[in-house]
Amino acid sequence: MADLINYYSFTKDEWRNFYQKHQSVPLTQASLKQIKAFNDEISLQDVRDIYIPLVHLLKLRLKNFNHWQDTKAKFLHKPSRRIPFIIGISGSVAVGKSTTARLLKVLLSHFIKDKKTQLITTDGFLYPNAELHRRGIEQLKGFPESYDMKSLINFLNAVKNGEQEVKAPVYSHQVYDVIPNRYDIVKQPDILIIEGINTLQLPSNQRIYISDFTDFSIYIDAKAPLIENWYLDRFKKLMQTAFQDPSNFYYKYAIGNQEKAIQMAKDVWQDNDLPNLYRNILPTKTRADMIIHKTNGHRINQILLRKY
Ligand SMILES: Nc1ncnc2c1ncn2[C@@H]1O[C@H](COP(=O)(O)OP(=O)(O)OP(=O)(O)O)[C@@H](O)[C@H]1O
Ligand SMILES: CC(C)(CO)[C@@H](O)C(=O)NCCC(=O)O
Repeated sequence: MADLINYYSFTKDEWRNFYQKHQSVPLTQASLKQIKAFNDEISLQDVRDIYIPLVHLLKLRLKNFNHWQDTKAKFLHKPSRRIPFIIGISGSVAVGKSTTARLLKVLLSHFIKDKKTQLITTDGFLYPNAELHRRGIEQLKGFPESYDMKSLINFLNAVKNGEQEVKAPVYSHQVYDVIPNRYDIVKQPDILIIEGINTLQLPSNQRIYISDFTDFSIYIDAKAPLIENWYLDRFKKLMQTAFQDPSNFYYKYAIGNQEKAIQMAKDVWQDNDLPNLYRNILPTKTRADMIIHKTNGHRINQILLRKY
């Protein structure tokens, strides 16, 4: 594809051979357990073939990054300081960004033991539902205008500046809103993973981009009909877990007519998340350092890595 001319493309077999198994410390039972705890459907074959080589590539990139920060500090006669390395993960709603981000966090902690990794999602920087309503854009949740980009940029700037504690607001899928007065606290990590549909987007009203703060970016890609299936599967799972909790956003669907509920989810996908993918997310794919392409069952079948 012409728009991918600046990428190397690898099949899974090619990619896994870049980092031979015998070079790698095997995953411990504890790490495997951690992975299975948040998603027992993750393919461990993909973990071995794709993610472990990726983590080793990231380790090299991190070493290089830290070396360059030291060199720059010396040149500028400034004291050297630890600057967090930020990994951005982007892609459609329900493509698996948060699952990949959590997996990477476990693997980075396993393979780079002396470095602290934290993870946050840009969902927390959505305007609360009441504010979306006030702006008349509640139907556009997830679109660029639904995020408080200024706060997100300030957050990233504070993290990069090495502030001791930086607060990130928290969004809950179960409540379907930002939770007032709840924060994730980012405390001077060596590595911060930030996942969200907008990590590669150009904000319309800001001159600084999120990507100005990320040191490695990953776009997770798949064909839209597959992502729709994953979206609907997740909707069904969210309904199942909502059954006994009237405060859960999905409770009303869980206790009501199931076919109607699923039709409603299909409509949200068609009217909101799919147009958002085509209009605002997919066009950012070719800004990523790496594109991970998934097929049936979330299995990875292609890796693209930026050449220059
Ligand atoms: N590697 C994987 N193997 C198996 N299932 C997966 C994998 N990645 C994601 N899933 C499933 O796909 C669905 C969507 O994944 P996830 O919630 O991580 O997506 P997301 O991109 O973070 O979505 P959103 O943007 O809405 O937060 C979930 O049901 C998740 O369990
Ligand atoms: C929170 C976002 C925007 C992104 O993760 C998404 O999961 C979402 O809720 N989209 C709004 C439409 C929907 O309910 O799918």
